Amino acid sequence: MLRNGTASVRNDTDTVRGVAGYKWRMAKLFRAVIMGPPGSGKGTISERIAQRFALTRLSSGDFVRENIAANTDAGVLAKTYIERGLLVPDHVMTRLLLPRLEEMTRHSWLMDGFPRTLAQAKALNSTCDLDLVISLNIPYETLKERLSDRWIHPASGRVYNMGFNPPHVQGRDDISGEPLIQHDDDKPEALVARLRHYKDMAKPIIDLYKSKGILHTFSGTETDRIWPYINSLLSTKIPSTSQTDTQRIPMP
Ligand SMILES: Nc1ccn([C@@H]2O[C@H](COP(=O)(O)OP(=O)(O)OP(=O)(O)O)[C@@H](O)[C@H]2O)c(=O)n1
Ligand SMILES: Nc1nc2c(ncn2[C@@H]2O[C@H](COP(=O)(O)OP(=O)(O)O)[C@@H](O)[C@H]2O)c(=O)[nH]1
Repeated sequence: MLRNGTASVRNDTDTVRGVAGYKWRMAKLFRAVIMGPPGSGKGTISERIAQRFALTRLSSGDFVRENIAANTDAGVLAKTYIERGLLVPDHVMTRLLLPRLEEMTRHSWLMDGFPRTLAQAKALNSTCDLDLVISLNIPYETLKERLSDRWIHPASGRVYNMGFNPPHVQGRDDISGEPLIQHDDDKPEALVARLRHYKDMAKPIIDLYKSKGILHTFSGTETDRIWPYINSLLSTKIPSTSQTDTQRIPMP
């Protein structure tokens, strides 16, 4: 159930009465989170899930970048942390993200990059009931190789890998043609600290979702080998009617 004070859409099949006295049946909505260390394939897999199951993909990183670009109060504040290579504090992240989720009462979604701390997980929990959490468990050597080859189009967040999914033109974004960049913190020397930090922060979140019975962990070195398992799990969890967000079915 997404609770936003004024509207409350249950997280299962629900009925509401329209102006003409018709009832509309709201198809079951689906809300999921994908977690994993940097380079584990969260972005790549969420993109596939979003396309295959017609879910809205929400990326907290993209959302932070949009707010920075639009100069919103929270964006300006977030920028001061990101520029120093720090995580944005919980109260700023929740101020950015939760109102966005509250706009999504009628959509099925998959969130990438949030929650990153237990406090964020608790804030999310008080806003909506998640159906499923995907946790990616990828060996360190694999992460190191992938990140040293990761190139990003900063304006859109589109991600490339020179071996796995190279751009059509080397060094250029496929859509805009603009130059691609590499993040300093994708370099191997920054990775060890980032991974340690991820493990420390993720453990209590993973324990929380495990205790709720919604955690599904996938291990491996190749996205293409993990993907069929995720695909078949989601096919059993997402009813076909919710694959296109809320359905409105007139019921006399
Ligand atoms: N819950 C979140 C999500 C994002 N950020 C901030 O926004 C930045 C961009 O987020 P993201 O696009 O998720 O990038 P990465 O940190 O590079 O994540 P990953 O390598 O796992 O894709 C992060 O570095 C961090 O400073 C944050 O503080 N808290
Ligand atoms: N070689 C290889 N690269 C991959 C694979 N899966 C994803 N990548 C690349 O690895 C990098 C990290 O993936 P990304 O989806 O950005 O991970 P995230 O940091 O968890 O969001 C990107 O450059 C991807 O293109 C894979 O199976 N093999």
